[in-house]
Amino acid sequence: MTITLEQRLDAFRRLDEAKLTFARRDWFPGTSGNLSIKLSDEPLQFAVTASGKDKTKLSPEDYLVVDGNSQPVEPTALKPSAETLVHAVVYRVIPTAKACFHVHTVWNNLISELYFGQRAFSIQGQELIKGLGIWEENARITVPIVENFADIPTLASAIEKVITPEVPGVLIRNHGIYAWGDSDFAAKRHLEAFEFLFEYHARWLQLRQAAVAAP
Ligand SMILES: CSC[C@@H](O)[C@@H](O)C(=O)COP(=O)(O)O
Ligand SMILES: [Zn+2]
Repeated sequence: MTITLEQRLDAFRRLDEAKLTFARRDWFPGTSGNLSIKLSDEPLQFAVTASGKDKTKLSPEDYLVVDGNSQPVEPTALKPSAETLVHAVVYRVIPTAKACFHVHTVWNNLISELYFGQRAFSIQGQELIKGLGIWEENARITVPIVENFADIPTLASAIEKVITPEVPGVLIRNHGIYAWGDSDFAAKRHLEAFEFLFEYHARWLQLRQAAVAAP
């Protein structure tokens, strides 16, 4: 399938929007993070952030279009995100995913380390769980956590084994989160809901500890 220039520019514009929103929250420290929007399924093609860029800025060289093997679909000097393969795995395992966002935050790193022993973080009875598209009363969600393998194919394969359509995200230990959705709006909502839940839980543990320690 040929992606038109209009489709490509539209995806780049929407990536700009998501990127600036997350940048305002300081979710891209030290050039970390990567974002993608799917353009076609058969064959898989998606627009993805170029590697190593300052994601708090906009430039004409921020994005490129790649295929399911993380290869640029046309000649370019830009290098796709080092973690492009993770996006490809998300799109393959969750066919309804149309956008996939990755950020490093202190809260997602703390939760990923604290619960790595269980390889999952669970939380129940929080209103923001509805932000993940889960509406049942007193719902409990479980977010899988994988080891932070430096080898990206190994990391992608670990992610492939644990992600499910029920919970639109996965934590990487002491690294960050990947969240996706069936639109860029949904992927953003999911990412924000996850980050709220992580921060809430980490702060709750701190407060509870302080209350127990108080005379
Ligand atoms: C600069 S630390 C972060 C990187 O190692 C990586 O995890 C990351 O999120 C950004 O890599 P990138 O290749 O720019 O997409
Ligand atoms: Zn990363």
